[in-house]
Amino acid sequence: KNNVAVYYGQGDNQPRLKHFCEQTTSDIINIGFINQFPKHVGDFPGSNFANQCDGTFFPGTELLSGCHQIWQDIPSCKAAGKTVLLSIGGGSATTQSLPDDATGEWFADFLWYSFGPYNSAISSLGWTETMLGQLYPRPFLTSSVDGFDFDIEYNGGVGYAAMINRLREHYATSTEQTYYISGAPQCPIPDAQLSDAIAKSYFDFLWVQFYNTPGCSAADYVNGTGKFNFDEWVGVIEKSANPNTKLFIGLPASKAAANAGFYVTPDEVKPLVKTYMDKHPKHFGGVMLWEATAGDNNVIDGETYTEHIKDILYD
Ligand SMILES: CNC(=N)NC(=O)NC
Repeated sequence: KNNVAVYYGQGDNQPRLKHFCEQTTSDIINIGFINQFPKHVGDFPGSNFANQCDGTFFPGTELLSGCHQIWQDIPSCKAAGKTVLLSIGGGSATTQSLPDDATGEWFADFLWYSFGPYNSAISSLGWTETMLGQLYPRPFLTSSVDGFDFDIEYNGGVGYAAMINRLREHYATSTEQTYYISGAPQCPIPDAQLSDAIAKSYFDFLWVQFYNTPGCSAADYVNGTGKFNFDEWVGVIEKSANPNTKLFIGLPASKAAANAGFYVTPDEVKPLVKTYMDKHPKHFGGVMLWEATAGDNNVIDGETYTEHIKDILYD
């Protein structure tokens, strides 16, 4: 089954998440971002979901506490059969980095207890600063995500393999459901931020950003320039900790959603997607779009860009 993965959370004047839960076009929704990382064990991360929260933070932190529409809508997305992942990093988090593996493992614990399955013994729905060091907050209250996405775009790869391995330890304790790990490397190989984690920890999905970097992009394939390197990414996966990782073609969902020159139209991208879908049936996972609202607003011949991509995957 080929999937459409979309990022949600950073769209201009974006609608609430439910709008996308009600559409059949996307299968995986990455909610972005946890855009500030812990500086040491015990330090809280920070978040940003653009217009979706009410501007309140957990006291003494940069972690948003009033994302009412997100926690109300996640259950409807999951009920509609979508996989909902929480994305860490993002394009604007230029200061993001982890100092060491211990901080990565702390970050994994924090994400699991705060955004994973709700456990009232270890996290509090009404978290206050007096609970620091005792209980974890619940930014999406009792709603839980299906895993975590690593959109690590800056400052190298320290701590991410340890973080992902720690998340896998938490995932193994669940009898309720499967949890996932995904990543969004840039197209040059090796990816400066994620190559170490891809080699040493188990990813389920990798959506390569075949945009914003000249030489290996989808636009290069369309223009006959550079070297679109999906084949080489299959090679990276076959040598990785999970040779069965599903590989997605990441694309901008509108002209404005990427740096100039990297947007390709549905007609332009159709031959590319068909070629690689057929060439790598074992590894091809589908298409990732940056991002949901841009795709929704990019209507071509009466269909959104996201719908066009879904049609290409299924026709
Ligand atoms: C500028 N950074 C981005 N556009 N980032 C992404 O597209 N991440 C999936």
